[in-house]
Amino acid sequence: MPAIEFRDVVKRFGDNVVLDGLSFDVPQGDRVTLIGPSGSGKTTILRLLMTLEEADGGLIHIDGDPYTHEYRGPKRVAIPEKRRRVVRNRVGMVFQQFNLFPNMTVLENIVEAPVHVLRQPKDEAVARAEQLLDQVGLADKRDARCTQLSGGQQQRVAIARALAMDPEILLLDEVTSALDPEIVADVLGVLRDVAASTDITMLLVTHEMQFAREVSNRVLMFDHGRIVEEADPETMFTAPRHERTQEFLRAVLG
Ligand SMILES: Nc1ncnc2c1ncn2[C@@H]1O[C@H](COP(=O)(O)OP(=O)(O)OP(=O)(O)O)[C@@H](O)[C@H]1O
Repeated sequence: MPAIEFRDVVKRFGDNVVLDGLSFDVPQGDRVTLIGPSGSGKTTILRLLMTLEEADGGLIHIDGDPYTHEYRGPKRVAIPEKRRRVVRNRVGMVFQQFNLFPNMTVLENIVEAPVHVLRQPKDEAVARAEQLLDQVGLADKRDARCTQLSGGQQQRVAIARALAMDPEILLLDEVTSALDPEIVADVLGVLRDVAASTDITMLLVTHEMQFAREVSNRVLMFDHGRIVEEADPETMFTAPRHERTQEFLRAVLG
């Protein structure tokens, strides 16, 4: 059963049809990179998976469970919020702009959701947070305020925070785009470790083609909300077949 399943998903913003009946599957444990020109719908796909946006048509399934809607006969009906929330807790996301709680310490940021959403005992959540801080190389920043950290450190806290929820699916949206080039490598290194040491299903949007090549096993090239090409990273980045992909990669890779 796929970890993520999109079936004929439609998303519009006003007259702008961003996804026009998009279907694709991500098997459990896969690492899939979404590439494509600006505005092609990559972030919208991740936001639908975080229920930050609502699809106008079609179905999304997580591990076979209907996520936001299901069909009752021919009728597409919303599933109750309570049921949706259970599924949403399996999905974690790291954003380009970190989105940490600025007035909390690093530790408080990480334990917030496990304690308040998953109802984990506080001491258990703290022990796990400390382990994750060690993993992302920030054990000494435990009690710092997030505003005192560099962008790269904040992004590593955001990664630890997402992992603290033990997600089955991790969504990464341009996680290095807001960072200075010299600290991008630290963040990518942490994610490389996560990819190597867990079986979390990952869906990433990135312009870091080298990273995409190292971490993902499949690349989907989008244009106008449609998949124009799908290949393993080696093929996609060295011998793309579709003219639109060739043109896009020439522009991105130079
Ligand atoms: N909240 C919104 N309101 C209106 N239009 C939106 C909204 N979010 C996205 N869009 C539009 O949807 C389209 C797809 O945007 P999306 O951010 O998914 O593209 P993208 O492929 O991730 O682009 P980029 O690489 O620039 O991040 C764009 O035309 C964008 O302007």
